[in-house]
Amino acid sequence: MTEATTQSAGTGSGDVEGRTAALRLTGLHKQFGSKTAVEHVDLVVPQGSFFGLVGPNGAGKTTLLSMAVGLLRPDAGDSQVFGAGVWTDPAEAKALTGVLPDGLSMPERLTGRELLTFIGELRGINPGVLAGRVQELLDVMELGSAERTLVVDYSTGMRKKIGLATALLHGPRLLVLDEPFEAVDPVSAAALKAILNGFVAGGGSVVLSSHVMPLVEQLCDTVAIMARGQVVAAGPLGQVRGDATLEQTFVRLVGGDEHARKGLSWLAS
Ligand SMILES: Nc1ncnc2c1ncn2[C@@H]1O[C@H](COP(=O)(O)OP(=O)(O)OP(=O)(O)O)[C@@H](O)[C@H]1O
Repeated sequence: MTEATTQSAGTGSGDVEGRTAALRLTGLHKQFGSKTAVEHVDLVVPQGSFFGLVGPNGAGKTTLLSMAVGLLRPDAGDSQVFGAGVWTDPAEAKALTGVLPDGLSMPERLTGRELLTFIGELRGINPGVLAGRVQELLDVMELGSAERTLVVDYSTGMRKKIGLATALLHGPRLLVLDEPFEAVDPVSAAALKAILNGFVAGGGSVVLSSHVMPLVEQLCDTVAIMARGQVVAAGPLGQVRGDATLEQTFVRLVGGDEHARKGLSWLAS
């Protein structure tokens, strides 16, 4: 049962409380054999929102986001980016979207600059514009000092940063980021937060998944909690968490594991 359903943010027409939907998921469903990873999920991300998707391991977040951006074909349902169907109008939808997938695979025997230049050329960005953007992104992500390092030799955090840079390169209006802060050090995380806040302040929309509740509370104005393939709560942050913290609300809705709470008896003494 959804506590603060996405219906409250509006579904059906193109507008959400007077704002256009940046991302609209309708009945998205994915089955892996007998496992239902995502069960008929409806979700609306209003334009200009900073949207946090949280849920325990295996809740279906990556599967949902992969279907939302066209990386994984759903068994049923639809995803629209600013009204452009991800499956019916992929060129338009993908031009509007920047994606940081989970387990991003990229051409690895390139330096960061070569990788960004390559992706920019694939995107058809004018070479003069591209060179400037690549330099700015390398500077902002603090990857300039690793100028000679191949992506294959990057640390996990550096891979997140170069992945985010590739997502930003073409100037999307919607960013969909799967665990963007995982393994990123606090200094780099602060830089990433500033970039994302600036992106939203400039009219962009961000959807990110994370396990780190304080981070989601700090950054996001709208949240959805997923469990067992379903959205169990969604809406403005204050509405979803009420008087509690997001973490308390999360644990209450998702339910802890009784075995995990008991701990390991043999380790106690
Ligand atoms: N390709 C696949 N084949 C089979 N099962 C899959 C596949 N991808 C995901 N699953 C299953 O679907 C469920 C949802 O997985 P998913 O990766 O979407 O969860 P998640 O919320 O992103 O988890 P985490 O927070 O641990 O990354 C899990 O039970 C997972 O084992």
